[in-house]
Amino acid sequence: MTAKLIDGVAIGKELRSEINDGVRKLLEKGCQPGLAVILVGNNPASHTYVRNKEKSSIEVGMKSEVIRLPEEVTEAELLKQIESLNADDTIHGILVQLPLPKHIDEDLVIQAIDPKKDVDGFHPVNVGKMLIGQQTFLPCTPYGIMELLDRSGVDIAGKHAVVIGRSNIVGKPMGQLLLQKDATVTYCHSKTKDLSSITKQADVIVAAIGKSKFITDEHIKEGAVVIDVGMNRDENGKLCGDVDTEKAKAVAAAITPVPGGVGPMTITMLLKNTLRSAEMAVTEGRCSKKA
Ligand SMILES: Nc1nc2c(c(=O)[nH]1)N[C@@H](CN(C=O)c1ccc(C(=O)N[C@@H](CCC(=O)O)C(=O)O)cc1)CN2
Ligand SMILES: [Mg+2]
Repeated sequence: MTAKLIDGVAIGKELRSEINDGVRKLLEKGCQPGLAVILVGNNPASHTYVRNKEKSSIEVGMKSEVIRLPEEVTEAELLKQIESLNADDTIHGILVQLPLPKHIDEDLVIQAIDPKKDVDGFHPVNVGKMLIGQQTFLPCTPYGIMELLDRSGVDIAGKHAVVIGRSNIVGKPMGQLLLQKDATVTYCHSKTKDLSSITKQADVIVAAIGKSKFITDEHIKEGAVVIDVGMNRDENGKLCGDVDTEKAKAVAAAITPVPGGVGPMTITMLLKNTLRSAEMAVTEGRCSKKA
């Protein structure tokens, strides 16, 4: 078997065109969706992601505001920035790029964002709503994976999905979203014993481990769908995932590549959440005239 590649760039493009349609409808009503991104410090990867978020939001017609703060910024100054964005009616989505420097309490910062503008879906109020199946902002990476599966015709109901990884932003919400689509979900993590005996039972594997090419054909059942969330550098400094794609392709039915799979969907879903936030603001009369 040679696995079909699930193309996150193409699916993302299709979705961004739909988002652009939604933005145009809001512009006709006098509201331009606005996304504010706060970036603290000098992490080069974070700078790249934030530039991409800025560029992508402008491309779909949104207002983009990027606030770059120095590494030494105090927690109090950062919280003040968030407060001001919470009160700004031209901003519908607020995102603080992670990771933050060690002296800043990430949880405190996330909790300072108005849940109605938390387009990352990280605020405990939104995490709680997601858990009980209420409409809310879903965290962008797992939300993007659900879209990839849906738009690739992968039916989840009744399937055994194995999620490897238990981070708050990927692994944990991923399992919950799969459960809501009636999958039977197993979580695996760094303390799991005999990992391959569990992953070999999976119809769908989501690998979010953070170890280069860790998942091979030895872990995969013939015909499984493999979603690779990893973003690592291999021995030659080349970007690679948590899955050894070449080996996995021989047994999997479908697989996401790295790059070009899950990654591009993360920013796409951020735009979708921001659009939704602006739509709600219009309904509730909270959107200022076009910025
Ligand atoms: N506040 C947040 N911080 C972080 C998040 C997040 O969702 N919200 N996620 C990651 C980083 N991230 C977005 O912020 C992100 C990572 C990767 C990609 C992506 O498109 N990757 C490409 C490859 C890019 C490359 O060549 O380096 C791909 O996989 O094709 C987008 C967004 C941590 N922080
Ligand atoms: Mg910290």
